Amino acid sequence: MKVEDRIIVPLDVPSKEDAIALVEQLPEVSFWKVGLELFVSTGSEIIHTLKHRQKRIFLDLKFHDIPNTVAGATRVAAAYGVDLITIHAVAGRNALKRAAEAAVEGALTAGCPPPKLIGITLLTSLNSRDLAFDLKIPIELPEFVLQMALLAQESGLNGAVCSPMEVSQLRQVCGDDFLLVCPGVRPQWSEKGDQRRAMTPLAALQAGADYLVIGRPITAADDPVAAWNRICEELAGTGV
Ligand SMILES: O=C(O)c1cc(=O)[nH]c(=O)n1[C@@H]1O[C@H](COP(=O)(O)O)[C@@H](O)[C@H]1O
Repeated sequence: MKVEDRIIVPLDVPSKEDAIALVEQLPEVSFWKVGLELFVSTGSEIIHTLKHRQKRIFLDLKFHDIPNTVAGATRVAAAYGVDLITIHAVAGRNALKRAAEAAVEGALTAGCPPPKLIGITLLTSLNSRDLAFDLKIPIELPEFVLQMALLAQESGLNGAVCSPMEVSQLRQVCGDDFLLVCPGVRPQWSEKGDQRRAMTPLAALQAGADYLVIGRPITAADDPVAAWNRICEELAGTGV
């Protein structure tokens, strides 16, 4: 796969019109993420629009609820024929298992390939201080992320979302077939914003990420096309 096809750009915009404008501005982006803001605004309409344009879709609704509710939502989401769906690993083993089964059922009923279900380990906007002092979780951050990834893997999920800082450890422990998706990716020339565990695109891919999620460095740039090209050029010829 070309390195550009491993970059997922989030459509973190409030309307379908804004989303389509971005998709048309960046025709070389093949993989788009639909998250909470856009989905709350447009519902499934945006999914159909992106599919019609032959784009791959990461439906990032970060399910976190009791097993029955999570399974129901995952079944419906899988029937859209999207490529990736997120669920919080802290929803627990039963919720993850039920979601994994529901993803297959939903896709089967709709006659589309099942999505890859990936578990959120620890949001990349949190750091070890947040984990210890606010969430009161008494283990080291890399260990917590690893445990959440293992819980996702044991429960039948296809992969995990982690920051680039944990990706090499997860790759080593979870193996090559476990999909690792990294947000919290920042080129050296961009603002970190609310991301707390960020690394550059090249460092994240070298550490073993399958996919990178890169939003504001591209979408909030004065010239999004130039920012996208700059990221691709920085990766070209590096062997990742
Ligand atoms: O699931 C995600 O995609 C996600 C998980 C996470 O831990 N951190 C995180 O930033 N994200 C998403 O990745 C995107 C990052 O966007 P930027 O910070 O603008 O690059 C946003 O759409 C977030 O919702």
